[in-house]
Amino acid sequence: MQLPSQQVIILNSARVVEDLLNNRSSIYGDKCRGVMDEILGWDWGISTMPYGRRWTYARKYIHQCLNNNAVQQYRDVQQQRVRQFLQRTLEEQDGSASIKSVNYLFASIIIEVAYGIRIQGLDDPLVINIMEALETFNAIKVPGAFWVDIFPLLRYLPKWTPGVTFHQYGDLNKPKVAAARERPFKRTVQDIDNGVAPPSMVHDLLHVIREEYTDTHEYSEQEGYLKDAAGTVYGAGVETTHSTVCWFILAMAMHPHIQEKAQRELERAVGGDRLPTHEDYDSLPYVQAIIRETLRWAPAVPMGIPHRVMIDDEYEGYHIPKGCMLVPNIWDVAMCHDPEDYPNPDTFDPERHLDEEGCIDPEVRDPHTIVFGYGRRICAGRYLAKEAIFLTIASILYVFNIRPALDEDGKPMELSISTAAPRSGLFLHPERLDCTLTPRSDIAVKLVTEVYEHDTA
Ligand code: HEM
Repeated sequence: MQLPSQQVIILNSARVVEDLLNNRSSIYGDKCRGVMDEILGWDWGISTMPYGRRWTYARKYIHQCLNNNAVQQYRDVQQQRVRQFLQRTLEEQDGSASIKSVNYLFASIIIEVAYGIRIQGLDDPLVINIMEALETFNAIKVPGAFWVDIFPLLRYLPKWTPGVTFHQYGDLNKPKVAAARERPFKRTVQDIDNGVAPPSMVHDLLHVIREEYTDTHEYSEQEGYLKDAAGTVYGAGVETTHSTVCWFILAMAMHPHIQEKAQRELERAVGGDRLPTHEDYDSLPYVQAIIRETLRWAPAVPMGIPHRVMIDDEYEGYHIPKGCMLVPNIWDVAMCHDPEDYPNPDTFDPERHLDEEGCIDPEVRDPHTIVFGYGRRICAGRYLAKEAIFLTIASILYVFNIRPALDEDGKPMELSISTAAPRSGLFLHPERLDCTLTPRSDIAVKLVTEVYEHDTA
């Protein structure tokens, strides 16, 4: 596509995405920043940050805390917050599956991992601020939402020009975007200085930065990179994980036989006297297949986050000019719904990821290699996402039966991705979940209550 400001290439095959964004990552690792990003002050968001020094440090800081091994230090946090979520769900009067409660679960895990802050609900002012800021990020990423991103010269129109709303939108929201980076960081620094901060990304890395850079001209720069890192972890981590678990709940309500099969696997692997833990992962291939299928069926970031090529390139006879934007079409027939890789792609079918012995089939394209992005810009939080999503899904399946809610006539509601009213924007996010979560047994209720009381004692 030739936009006035930009040439755009939509990448419509996993092979091409792999050839360009993975295999030529050194020249395709740049990002595009729109005019609205600048107007709102989103320069600190790593996922759209141009390739360079600021991105390199911020990414390094995330990697130090959330790489495959380091992320395990946050297993206790995940376990406690998942148990709280189970207890909250047991207490729901009508058993309805609440999108807000799933959102609260991932907000509480990720803000604790990033800052060591324990929130008391989604109405915590810090969370409200971050959510409002993120809302602007999602809003400006809806294609065509702001003409100024398509015709950048419009930004020079005076604020009083009739019909020009982007300036007002920027003036209203820019302070929220800045505060989302500053406020939680400031609170953690205060806690560190008062000696009451628990371990977290900011706690651990600020210690390192203070040791290495105090009294040098680089100190405030390095502290800034850490602010970028922690702020982006929250921003990029909550919506994505939360959406994935909501899509999982919907899929289970639509397919009770899949759910029952997973529950039988959990009973065999975990037994009847404890809740699932991270250590059960390897003994639960069917649950793993459900997670792969959820990521594929309803990928949380359906059009990825566009990359930008840093120099002129040639590919299979095509000229790709420097500065061109490349959009990976993750959702479409191109990748997650490609009938060659995934026959009947619209059907939710975990079996497609398994071989005849019921083990994960290495011949089937693993959706993790598609939905978390590519090359140098691959999702920096994927290990935490994988751990937290697994623990949540295994625990929900172990404790609850997931069913469609009943309509006014007492009949189970017809469910599909479209009944969940997905919102457009950067994230594929359900607006409603007409499902119920009811305890599977008295023993399951007792287990949740016991561990919850133990954790809160
Ligand atoms: C189901 C869960 C998730 C999905 C599907 C997902 C997907 C993505 C995608 C598609 C990108 C863009 C990659 C690219 O440009 O090629 C991305 C970037 C990113 N994600 Fe995730 N993500 C998830 C969870 C998380 C979590 C839990 C965190 C933090 C703890 C996180 C942190 C980030 C960061 C920091 C980036 C920017 C990386 C960079 O540009 O260098 N994500 N993610």
